Amino acid sequence: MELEIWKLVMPWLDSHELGNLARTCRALAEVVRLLTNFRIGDVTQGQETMPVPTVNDVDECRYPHFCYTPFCQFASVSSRVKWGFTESRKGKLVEADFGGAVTLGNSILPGVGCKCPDICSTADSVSGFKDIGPSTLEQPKRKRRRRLRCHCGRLVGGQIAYDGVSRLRFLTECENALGTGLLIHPKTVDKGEDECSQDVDERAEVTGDHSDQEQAAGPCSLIECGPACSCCSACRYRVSQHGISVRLKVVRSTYKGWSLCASQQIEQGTFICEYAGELVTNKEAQQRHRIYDSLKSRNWQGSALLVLREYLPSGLASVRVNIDATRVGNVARFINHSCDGGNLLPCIIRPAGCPIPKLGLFAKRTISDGEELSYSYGPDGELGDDRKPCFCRTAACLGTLPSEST
Ligand SMILES: C[S@@+](CC[C@H](N)C(=O)[O-])C[C@H]1O[C@@H](n2cnc3c(N)ncnc32)[C@H](O)[C@@H]1O
Repeated sequence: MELEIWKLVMPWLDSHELGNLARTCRALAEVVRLLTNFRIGDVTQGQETMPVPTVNDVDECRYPHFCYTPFCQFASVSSRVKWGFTESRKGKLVEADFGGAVTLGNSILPGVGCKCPDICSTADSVSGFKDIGPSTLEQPKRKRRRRLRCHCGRLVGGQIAYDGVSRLRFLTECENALGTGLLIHPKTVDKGEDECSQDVDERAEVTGDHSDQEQAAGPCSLIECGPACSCCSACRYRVSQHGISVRLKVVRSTYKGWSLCASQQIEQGTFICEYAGELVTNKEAQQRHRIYDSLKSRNWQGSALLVLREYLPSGLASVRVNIDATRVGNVARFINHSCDGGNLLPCIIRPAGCPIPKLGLFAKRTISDGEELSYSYGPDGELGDDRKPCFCRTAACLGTLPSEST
């Protein structure tokens, strides 16, 4: 029996109390209206330098419900997360403060950062590396060969991230690795693996899994200055640590749910965003994947669980990171799959001293205002009955989304 509380309570209220109730309801309706407009106006809740509005001309869903985080964070235990807030390690809700790169607890890998004062210099060059930065362009005839002061720069033979043309060269290398399916495999969670809680996944070695060994051929990591460096946070080698620097919007589409689109022209090689979300153990990732799988039949679009594998130089083991942006994530959770590889390039980023690799997304080519951003979720796995239809509408479309269980 449905209990209609108002019939029980309201007849007992006098006119003064009824008036108060009406005023309270009107005030609450106004708060709800303001909060809704705030959420529609900026899905980042003010946590990025630029607002990312939602646009929906398709259905009644006004905004996506999730908790925004600009950087990866450890998984929250609570199933309910307040908007713009995160959970402290003691279980209290605290205002989100994601001022820097991810560190594993308080631990930073020691001795790997640079000791540059304030901002690392690109003016120097090392033997064997052509400095193509602005200072060399000004003096094209004289090739300068001085020892690079920045330790992070020396580690990678001068090819530190975002150094003029070397950035595009690096992105091309990443693209070649991706073209052979070697770099990352987003959304590939091993559902039934028992021994799954190791961060370093030695499956390839243990089981002789050849597909994993093949992937070891092409890991590309972008080195940045990080928490172990003494340079300041404004250092130009920390591009992925400053959040979003281009105008974006979240647009509702008829068949794919929400999608992330450019709100301005974006130049080739521009850093768009990192893939931020909750860092979860392999076991937790498998459990969540099963839950998301069961919701699939109800036409639910929201699963954004990604598995990143960075292969160690031996090629026999990899560092596996599970990033779940479903409940807690950033704008990357809205990027849809495209069978032709899309217009974004995913690259592994390793800030110096940070034990956990990150996934950064860069513009593969010039992207025009209004264009949807997309990348490939991974190589096509085995065919299965439960595969979701793909609506990327490209000539290369395979008809279904890549398998999520390979
Ligand atoms: C990471 S989310 C992307 C954002 C999602 N569209 C949303 O509304 O939250 C991945 C999910 O988006 C949907 N999706 C992504 N790319 C798609 C495509 N090319 N065709 C159809 N659905 C797609 C699928 O439901 C997939 O599980």
